[in-house]
Amino acid sequence: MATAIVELRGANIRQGERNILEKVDLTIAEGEFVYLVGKTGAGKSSLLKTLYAALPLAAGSGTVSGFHLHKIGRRKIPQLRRQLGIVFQDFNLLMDRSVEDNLRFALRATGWKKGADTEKRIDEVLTAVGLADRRRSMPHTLSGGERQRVAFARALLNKPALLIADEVTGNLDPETSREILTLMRQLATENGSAVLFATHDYRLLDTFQARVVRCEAGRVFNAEN
Ligand SMILES: Nc1ncnc2c1ncn2[C@@H]1O[C@H](COP(=O)(O)OP(=O)(O)OP(=O)(O)O)[C@@H](O)[C@H]1O
Repeated sequence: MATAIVELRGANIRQGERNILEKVDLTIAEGEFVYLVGKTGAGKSSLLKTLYAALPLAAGSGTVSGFHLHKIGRRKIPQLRRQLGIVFQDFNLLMDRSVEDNLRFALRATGWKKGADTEKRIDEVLTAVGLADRRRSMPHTLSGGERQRVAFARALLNKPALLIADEVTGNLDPETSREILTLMRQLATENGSAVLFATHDYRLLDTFQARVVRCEAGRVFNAEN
């Protein structure tokens, strides 16, 4: 059996005083692609936040990329996040900076120094997402799908062990959504990254076969596609 990149056991997840998910057991193997589905408000984002240590575990235990979530200290959280690529619905690009400056900013924030390595890595990720020719463009001149590709390129910069995609196709049309999903799986496979792809759009699940995990009524279920 492959090594697990994510392992939650009996995890309880709370937002303020509210229990959002209880007794969550979830295992994701290295390099595995998993769909996380559930209606709006079912707790998908809360589960993802727990994995990148933005929400504490209320009970149970969990590890992500070897970090123990139940006892992770503040100083360790940036180290955990360097192992992850996180992409959101609203792209979170710096709108007053060009595509390459958005990527440089992310590299600096994760410890890369100025230099040829930085520029080479920017070229590599932009080529991978098909946007090498938009390197100097400003985000507002890009379509929604292109912005999401830039956000995805940024998530790939540090060759993450796990990509966390939170409703990344929520602002995109169906065709572009499938393109982004397919690209995400292709590049994750090449990179050896696992992916947890959260969506409320069940229609996306027939894009390709992968394990489906469902959030419903405060619980997490493994389901067949
Ligand atoms: N900061 C917060 N404080 C209190 N409750 C919250 C907070 N954030 C989310 N919630 C509640 O937690 C529940 C789960 O929300 P969550 O965002 O995890 O669901 P979701 O499945 O990701 O939905 P969506 O697809 O709309 O993002 C919701 O009832 C929401 O109102």
